[in-house]
Amino acid sequence: MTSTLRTLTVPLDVESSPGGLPSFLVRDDVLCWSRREAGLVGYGELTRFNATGPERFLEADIWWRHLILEAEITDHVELPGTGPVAFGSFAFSKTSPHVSRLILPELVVGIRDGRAWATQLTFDDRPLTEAGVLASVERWLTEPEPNGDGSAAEGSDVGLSPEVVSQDGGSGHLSHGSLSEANWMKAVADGVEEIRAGKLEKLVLARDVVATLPDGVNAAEVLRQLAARYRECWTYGVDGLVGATPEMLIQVEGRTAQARVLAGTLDRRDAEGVDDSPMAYAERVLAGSEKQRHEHEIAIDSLTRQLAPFSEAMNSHSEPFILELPNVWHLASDVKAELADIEGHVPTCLALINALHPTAAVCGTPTLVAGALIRKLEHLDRGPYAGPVGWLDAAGNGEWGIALRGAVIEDANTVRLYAGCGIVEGSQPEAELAETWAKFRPMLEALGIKR
Ligand SMILES: C=C(O[C@H]1C=CC=C(C(=O)O)[C@@H]1O)C(=O)O
Repeated sequence: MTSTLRTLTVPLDVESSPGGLPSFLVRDDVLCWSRREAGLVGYGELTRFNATGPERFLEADIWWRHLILEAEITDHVELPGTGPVAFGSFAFSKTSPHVSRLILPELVVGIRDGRAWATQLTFDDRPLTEAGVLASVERWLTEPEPNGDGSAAEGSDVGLSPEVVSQDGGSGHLSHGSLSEANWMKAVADGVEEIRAGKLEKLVLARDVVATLPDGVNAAEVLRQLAARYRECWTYGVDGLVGATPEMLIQVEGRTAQARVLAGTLDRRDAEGVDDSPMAYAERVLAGSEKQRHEHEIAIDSLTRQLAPFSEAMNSHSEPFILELPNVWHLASDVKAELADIEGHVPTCLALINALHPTAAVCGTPTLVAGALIRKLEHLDRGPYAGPVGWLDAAGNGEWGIALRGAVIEDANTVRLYAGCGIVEGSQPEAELAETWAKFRPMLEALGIKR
């Protein structure tokens, strides 16, 4: 055993996995980052880094850079996500006791642009061979989990239809989390008062609900369902945190950084029974709403302002577009930046996250005032909800979403779901409460809970 990380990346036959990446989501303990048929799945845990507090991103950055500095990397594929990869999830709040983490798996399987690969990672001295990597893939896909029956792969259908999802309901039930619905609406009303008093422009208030599943939680199935239904989103799974986020905090590939900023939401169920076509309804009610556009402008301004010092050039849509998801429509803007050299280096993903988090889409504006008010009004430790979740590699590439539309699996039968809403001067507490239910829907459906 040495302390030097050694990795070997070899190509995999894509033809042998026609279901794309979701067909590798066969264990409840997988690490996952997936969109459409592409992404990364991690198996096992070689080591991890834990941190809390305001320096959690920069401490993780130092740990990762130190780990890969001496690493012996053999990479026969050379794409973003090949070589050593760590998956991570960070607490939303710098004051949260929730532990932020980077996890280095023992094996990573990746698919991108029609190419597939596997990377084996080790600290021991035994030679890494292509045959060994392929045998390791086989082992992780077929060996039962310590506490599971390992049967998830068998008969799994990553293309599950929505009907199958909802038919599964019945045994689970929901209870409120830190605040009752009435108390949460009171918190929203108090937030609106503070905005009207001129103390801040925008505030994002979240709440939690607790799902109890007597038959147990099947995390791999939840990930497969989310990946199959929320194809525009990034499905994530890191150490019990699962979800499918539509919001990209920062994606780095070489010198190019991209973000997808969302703010402004419309429940697609609201369009049922109206005369307009659904998209015409979304254009009129969402894109045509001054309140929603204002909320969106605040979010895009805060992101571009924070990213500017790291960029040589930046562009974003002049007008937001409507992002259509199975549950809601959002006002969305994509931002692209060419990263500048800072002290001779392209900034790392974690350095960018340190500057960007928390954005106005999950905290508010001004950030410090909104953060203090969130602590006062929510009565909730957000834990990893609304914090960065994603992966990074040794070359500086990475994808970090904002952990929205997700949940924390607290034990075999208990899952805590989180959802929040941007509050501005014109916000109505009842409408915001309804919006949280629309945002809980992806997870409720994936868990088979009807409401
Ligand atoms: C805070 C959440 O959503 C954010 C992202 C998109 C739209 C939002 C909104 O319209 O309020 C929120 O800012 C959440 O899903 O929990």
